[in-house]
Amino acid sequence: MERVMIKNVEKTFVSDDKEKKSFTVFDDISLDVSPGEFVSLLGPSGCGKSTLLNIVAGLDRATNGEVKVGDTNVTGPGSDRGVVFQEAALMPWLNVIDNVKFALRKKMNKEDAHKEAEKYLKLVHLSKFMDAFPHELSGGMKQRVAIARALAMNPKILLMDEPFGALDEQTRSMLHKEVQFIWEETKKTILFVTHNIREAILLSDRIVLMGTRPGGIRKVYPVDLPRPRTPASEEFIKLEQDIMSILGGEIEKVMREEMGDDFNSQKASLLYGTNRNMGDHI
Ligand SMILES: Nc1ncnc2c1ncn2[C@@H]1O[C@H](COP(=O)(O)OP(=O)(O)OP(=O)(O)O)[C@@H](O)[C@H]1O
Repeated sequence: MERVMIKNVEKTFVSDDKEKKSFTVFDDISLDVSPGEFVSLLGPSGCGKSTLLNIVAGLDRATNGEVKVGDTNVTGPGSDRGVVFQEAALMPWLNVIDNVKFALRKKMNKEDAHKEAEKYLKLVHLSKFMDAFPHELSGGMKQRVAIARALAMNPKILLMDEPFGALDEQTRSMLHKEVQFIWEETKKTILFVTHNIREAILLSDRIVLMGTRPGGIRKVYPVDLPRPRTPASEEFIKLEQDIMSILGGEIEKVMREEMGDDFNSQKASLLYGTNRNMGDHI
């Protein structure tokens, strides 16, 4: 468990060509994530959720500001932070347990690596599939291997970038239960990127709603509902509607700019996709 401190962070991309055009994604983001807290970043496409997560992961550098994990400044990737992306990116020539062990090869001897890999594959309920190869697994199983691989490094922070974004609804729902179980078992601090309001409410202690143009944090919602949460409960629906009232406006802003006149004719279907997965088609 460790705290993440994001202070006055700006990210400006500068194009590689002669023109050197600059584009500021956000110019002043500050956010503290407490040890053991589960925080989701929610916002329209392009608002900079992944950019912020990558900066915390050390995969990208902030233009200004600072990020700390505990007392240590983030200057690059490190084993204190495990990252899970939308695609599991497993090595196809290695079986499940070897994929997890591969991450551990520099950290411990083979025997210990085997034990650790087994332990985490058990935690994600994949004990029976340790010898299977990636092509034999479903999308949900591959993501569980990716989660086990990240956890096996025993990071203090787990950073998850739309880890269930490419999965069908039933698998996603199963993995929501799994990730809650893992979070309760391991007490990791989790920063989680999602498009999906329902997913954010189901899982988070706090939801950070981001917007674009100008990019930044619009509002932070504490989620004080008891777990396990039920989307049918009155409080759940109320929070969902509150968030949607602001997020809907943010998405509309992005789409109006991107689509111009075409936007009005397609507004309803574009804004509200299935299962409140707002604006993920853009
Ligand atoms: N390497 C890069 N160079 C230039 N611009 C970039 C780069 N990476 C991201 N961007 C721009 O920064 C903005 C934020 O992108 P980012 O992927 O962080 O958004 P996001 O909120 O995660 O979006 P999505 O939900 O669609 O994944 C976008 O406008 C994107 O085009």
